[in-house]
Amino acid sequence: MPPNTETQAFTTIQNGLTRKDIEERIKQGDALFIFENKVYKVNRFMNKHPGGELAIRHVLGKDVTDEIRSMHPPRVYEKMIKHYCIGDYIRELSPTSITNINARNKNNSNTNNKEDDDESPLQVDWQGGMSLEAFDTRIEQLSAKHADDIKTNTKLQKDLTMLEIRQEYQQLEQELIDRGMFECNYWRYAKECCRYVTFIYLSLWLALRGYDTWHFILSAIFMACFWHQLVFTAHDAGHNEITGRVEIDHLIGVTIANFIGGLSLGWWKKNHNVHHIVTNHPEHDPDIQHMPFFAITTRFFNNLYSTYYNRVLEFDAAAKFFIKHQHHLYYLVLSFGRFNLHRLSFLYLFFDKEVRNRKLELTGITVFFVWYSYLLSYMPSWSIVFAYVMISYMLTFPLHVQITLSHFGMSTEDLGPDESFPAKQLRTTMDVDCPEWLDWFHGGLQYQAVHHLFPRLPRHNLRQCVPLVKNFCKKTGLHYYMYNFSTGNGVVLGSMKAVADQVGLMNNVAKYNAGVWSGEKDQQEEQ
Ligand code: HEM
Repeated sequence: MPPNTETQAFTTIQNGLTRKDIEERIKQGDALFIFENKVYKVNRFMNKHPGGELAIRHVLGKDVTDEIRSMHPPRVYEKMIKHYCIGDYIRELSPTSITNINARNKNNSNTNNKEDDDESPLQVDWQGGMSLEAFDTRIEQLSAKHADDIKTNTKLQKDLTMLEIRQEYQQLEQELIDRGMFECNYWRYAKECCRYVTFIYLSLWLALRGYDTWHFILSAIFMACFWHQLVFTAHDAGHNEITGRVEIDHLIGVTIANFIGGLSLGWWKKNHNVHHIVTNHPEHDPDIQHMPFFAITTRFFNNLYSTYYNRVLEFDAAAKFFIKHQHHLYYLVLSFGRFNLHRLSFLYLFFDKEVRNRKLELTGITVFFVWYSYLLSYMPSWSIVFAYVMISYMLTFPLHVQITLSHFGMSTEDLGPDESFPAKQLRTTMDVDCPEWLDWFHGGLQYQAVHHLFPRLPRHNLRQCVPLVKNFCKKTGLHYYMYNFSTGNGVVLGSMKAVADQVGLMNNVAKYNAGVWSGEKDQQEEQ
């Protein structure tokens, strides 16, 4: 625990700080944020913060009561944080009345949460050869429905203030605690381990004992299944959800991610923690920054500066080409996702200054390449080696689809500091529903909106929390976006197509201005 070195310069504890004071002090270089009506200063702590420096930088000057409560175990916000308090926060405007929420909710509840009723007519038919035009029309229908949902949501959100939503959110958290939802059920991990062992056993057995091509192909498929499933436990470890102790969970995570999967857990944690704080913000959230391949908003056409990568995300010729076709290339590009994760892991481990356990992580990835190469040495020919690598890597793509599905079709606006944390998470994240027997395939993490509301909630309990979150949404008037898998895909492809169409339009305008595009220009001249 770092000693309290942050309070020395503070002189106005008794008077407290207003928003204006806070802004003034931030301009002078103080790193301040507000938590439960107190102001905290973390200049010297920021670069030691277990959740990463950037996670804190993004919230400076803001009231992050909900963010802090949702991201940390109670020991952090009940004990550790006290050392950094420098005074009271003086709210200049009294909040609007918190009474009668229920009366308003009654009105709102009739217009919300219709997701169960009206999906079927819009479902995407993935079977049968669909022409590109029919495919495009279908996804346009889906995104039109989704756009209506967004309009309803924005209208209703204005009804409650941040403080009113916070109150309901804290009640929901208490209800989850009372129902034991934050308790980790280790039996679920025992079951998952059996699945992991089965997959890796079959994969190794077929690779080491196999002699026919199909043995090796099947081995690669089982390897992909193994990696695909393991990621869910690495995710829990990254969130410290398994034992609740950072060091132990970090070790579990490094073993899975680095030693078994060849990817950096540290990279993932840095990336993911920022993602949870600034979800779907085009300039800040690395999870939606995939230039030149994807742009989920036209804001990426402006050569946006990424605060995560510290560079401009150029909208160059390659980006124009890929983005124009992004809704058709979506699955193909995602099937190369695992290769990209190697690239990002190496960039992080070699060039990032903040890396903890750099040697351990590098050792882990080296061990991965040794055992994986050894396995490949059993392949009878180079063409089978190539096929093995491609199949085992590319078949993990459902995971990449699942990850992007939760956010790519959702709002990317920045509604400012007055938007409450739960409102932002529900606006930027969608849940993807599936039958309960399929939970194992999606790891339970298909309920991303619930996960974003409570990142420390064990993923095995997310499904059980859905009704409670729906109830919370009814009370607050917030919209809960939940689609089934095919509709969710349609919504994402529809919004990607909308952005892709804008590239097409831009190209036509450019050609028209340059006089190259003769078709319509000629027609206009004739008229
Ligand atoms: C003095 C203030 C703070 C202290 C002492 C603190 C401390 C910690 C600690 C000990 C952890 C590891 C959590 C664990 O044990 O499970 C953590 C994680 C984290 N912190 Fe903070 N933190 C502070 C402020 C903040 C702020 C202002 C933010 C941004 C809103 C933030 C965002 C995060 C995130 C995103 C994680 C990772 C959570 C996860 O793994 O799910 N922290 N912090």
